[in-house]
Amino acid sequence: MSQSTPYALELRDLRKTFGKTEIIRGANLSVQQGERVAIIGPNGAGKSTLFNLISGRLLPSGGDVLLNGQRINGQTPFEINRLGLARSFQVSNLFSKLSVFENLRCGLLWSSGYKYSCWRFLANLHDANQRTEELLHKLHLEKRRDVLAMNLTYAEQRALEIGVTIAGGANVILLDEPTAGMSTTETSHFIELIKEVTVGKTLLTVEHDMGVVFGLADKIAVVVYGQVIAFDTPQKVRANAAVQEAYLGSTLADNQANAVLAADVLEQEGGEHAAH
Ligand SMILES: Nc1ncnc2c1ncn2[C@@H]1O[C@H](COP(=O)(O)OP(=O)(O)OP(=O)(O)O)[C@@H](O)[C@H]1O
Repeated sequence: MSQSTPYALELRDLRKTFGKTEIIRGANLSVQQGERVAIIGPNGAGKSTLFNLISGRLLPSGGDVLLNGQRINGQTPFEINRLGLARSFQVSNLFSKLSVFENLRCGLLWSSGYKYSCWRFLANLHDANQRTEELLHKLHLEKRRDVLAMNLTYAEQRALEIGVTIAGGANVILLDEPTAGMSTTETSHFIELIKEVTVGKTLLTVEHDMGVVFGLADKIAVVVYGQVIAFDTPQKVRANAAVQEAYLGSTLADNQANAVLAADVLEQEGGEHAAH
C-alpha cells in the first residue's frame, strides 16, 4: 500500500533466530502515525523479542524495521532514539539520587546529545529548564519537583519513567507493561496519564493486562509463535476466529485468553440486556 505519510513503524517479514530456533518467524505490522497499539500474545510468543528488535537491542536475522519510513536495522539503540523512537526502561533506570526535575532534565538533554555528562551543562540551559517545567506539569508531578526519585511512590516512579521516555520528543514510544505492579485505581489513573502525555504520538505497549489493553489501545496486535496473526481494533480482534483458536488451542490456561473471551461474553451479554 502506498500512502503519502509513511507509517510510524513498519515490520516487514521480520525474523530472529536464537541458535537454531527461529523465534520471530516473519512478523509484519504497519502502525499509522498517532495510533496506540497493544501487543498481546501467549507467554513466549516473542513480544519482548519484537520490542528488542524494534529498539535496536537485538539485530534481526532477516526482514526490515522501518521508523517513519526509514530502515533502521543495524542501528544502535541510541541512534534509533535520535531518529525518534523511545522505549521505557524499568524504574531502576531512573537516577535514584536526583530529583524529579533533574531526572526529566537529564532525559531531555540525553536525547539532545549530552549523554552522561548532561548535568555539567545545566546552568546555562534555560530552554531545557523551561521544557522540563512543561513536562512536570504534563505529568502532574509539579508538587514532587524536588523529591529524589528514590523517595517517590511506585506509581510516581513509573510516571517519571514515562516522562523521561517522552522527554526527548520522540514520536514513537514503546512501553513495556507500563502499569505492572500497580493497584486497580493506580492503573486506571495511569492509563489516562499515558493517553494525555502521548497525544499525537505513536504508542506501542506490550501488555498482559486486558483492562489496560482495552483502556489504552486503538488497535491490538496479536503475536502467536513469532508472527502477528491479527492486527485490528479491539472489537474485531475479540471476534477473530484465528485469535480465539490460537489462544484456545495453545494456551487455554493463559489469563489473557480467558480475559479476551470473558470480555467478549460480557459485551455480548451487555448487548442482549440492553436489547431487552
Ligand atoms: N536472548 C535469547 N536467547 C535465546 N532465546 C531467547 C532469547 N530471548 C528470548 N528467547 C526465547 O524466545 C522466546 C520468546 O521470548 P519473549 O520473551 O520474546 O516472549 P514474550 O512473548 O515476551 O513472553 P512473555 O509474555 O512470557 O514475556 C522464548 O522461548 C524465549 O525463551
